[in-house]
Amino acid sequence: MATKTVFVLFGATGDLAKRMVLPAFYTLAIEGLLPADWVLVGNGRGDVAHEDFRKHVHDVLVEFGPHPDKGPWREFERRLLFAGGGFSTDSPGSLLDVIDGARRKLGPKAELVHYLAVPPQTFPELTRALGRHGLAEGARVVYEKPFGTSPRDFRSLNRTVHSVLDESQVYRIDHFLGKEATQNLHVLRFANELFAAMWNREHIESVQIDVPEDLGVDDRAGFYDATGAVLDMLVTHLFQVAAEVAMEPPASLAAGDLQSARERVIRSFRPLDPAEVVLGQFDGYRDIEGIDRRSKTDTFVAAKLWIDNARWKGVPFLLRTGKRMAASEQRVTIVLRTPDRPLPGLPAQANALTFALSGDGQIELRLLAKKPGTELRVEPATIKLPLAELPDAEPLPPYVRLIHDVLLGDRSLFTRPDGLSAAWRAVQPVLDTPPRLAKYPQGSWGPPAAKKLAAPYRWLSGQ
Ligand SMILES: NC(=O)C1=CN([C@@H]2O[C@H](COP(=O)(O)OP(=O)(O)OC[C@H]3O[C@@H](n4cnc5c(N)ncnc54)[C@H](OP(=O)(O)O)[C@@H]3O)[C@@H](O)[C@H]2O)C=CC1
Ligand SMILES: O=C1O[C@H](COP(=O)(O)O)[C@@H](O)[C@H](O)[C@H]1O
Repeated sequence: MATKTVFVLFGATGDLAKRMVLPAFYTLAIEGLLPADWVLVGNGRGDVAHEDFRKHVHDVLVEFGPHPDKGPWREFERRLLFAGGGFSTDSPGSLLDVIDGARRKLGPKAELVHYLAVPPQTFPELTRALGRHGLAEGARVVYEKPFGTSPRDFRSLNRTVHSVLDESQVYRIDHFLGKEATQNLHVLRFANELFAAMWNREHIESVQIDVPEDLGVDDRAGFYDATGAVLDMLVTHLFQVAAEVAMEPPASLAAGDLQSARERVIRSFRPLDPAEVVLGQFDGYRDIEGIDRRSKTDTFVAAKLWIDNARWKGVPFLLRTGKRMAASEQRVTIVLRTPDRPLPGLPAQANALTFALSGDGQIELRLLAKKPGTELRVEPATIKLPLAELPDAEPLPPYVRLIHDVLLGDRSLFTRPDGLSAAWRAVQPVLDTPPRLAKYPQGSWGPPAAKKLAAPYRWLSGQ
């Protein structure tokens, strides 16, 4: 890790910055995981005084934690600056001046890390502006997801990025890859022969990646209405998690090997059939302030994904996510086949390995076993392994882990253009010919068609 770093946070007063990035930065400070000397420069189109930005960060930490009093707030706040007036090829606003000031303090060799916590439509212009104003050389640049807003836009953005930056400078973040339980998809599997040996179509009947959310979109209506569930969650988080499940064994778990294995399997994702996709919009969505009254944006998507390779032939990957649903969960379930002999009549979908991704993460193994007693009765029972309870566990929230990886220069949990290109190819049919948008009541499990989509299986959460 460089000892001196100027961290530039574009979109510093936005939703992601307040919920995730600024709290992650403060957690890194508390844990002693930041470079020895650093400055964080917030950027935005408005003019915000340094003092007001510090107050904003303080308020954010009070609301989202860690509370300022839990760490070195006084020392932390004096390293926070704000550069207003936006940043574009035509005008750098006050960013160059503020960075010059930071470099005078830290020394000219301080490393630059840019974090683009802004809507994806703004990535190309900000990238060109980094090049134009001399802020790209030697810098690391973190792009939020989605990287692009359509397959064509992805290709264009990728060209722009590579005209300014070398691929080794680029960190495309997908925070689901930074979750502790997601990392166990490759670690548990490859560390235990029990799972390594059964990780194929012979033993696995189906896979579910289910991320219902009870929250809505009120705080980020503009962003969400221009994005929708397919781009916000499906082609991004759910596909990356599917790739984590489906990857072939990497040569090692070193950064390049792991990244390659995950990205490579996405090429085997069969383009989605719109007849196997359900799109929904919750009742009342169009009444939200900032949402188009005639919006056709999807707030729910369920899809059946097929992976065309020898390991997964015929195994459906059922993916589902939506806003304002009945519950908030993030569950990846590997459903095992039910032996057809010698015990007849066993319940379906009863043997399953689940990775619960939210919070610190949990692994669950649901097994059929003999119920103690005189009769031969088989019952499902669940063994739960909360990851935080492993000896000496120090679970890191995903943004903390991933920002730390950026500072270290470790790209293993970041996405690559070859994988993203394949992901966009797989989702293209749905963007070209979207299925009819079905309404669903708030607090439900989405449109009824999603239930039919799962048949002959059933969604393991909710219904
Ligand atoms: N919010 C979340 O929970 C998550 C968000 N993300 C990703 O993070 C990124 C940002 O999302 P989020 O923070 O929610 O979005 P916001 O709508 O809050 O936008 C963030 C900031 O971007 C700036 N901005 C907005 N529109 C423009 C524009 N047209 N030109 C230049 N700047 C603009 C604004 O700053 P200013 O007005 O100061 O210029 C705004 O505060 C997205 O790519 C999203 O996918 C990823 C994971 C979770
Ligand atoms: O990227 C996003 O992720 C969140 C869910 O993330 P988590 O922190 O709860 O794991 C989702 O709500 C949001 O719409 C999306 O942009």
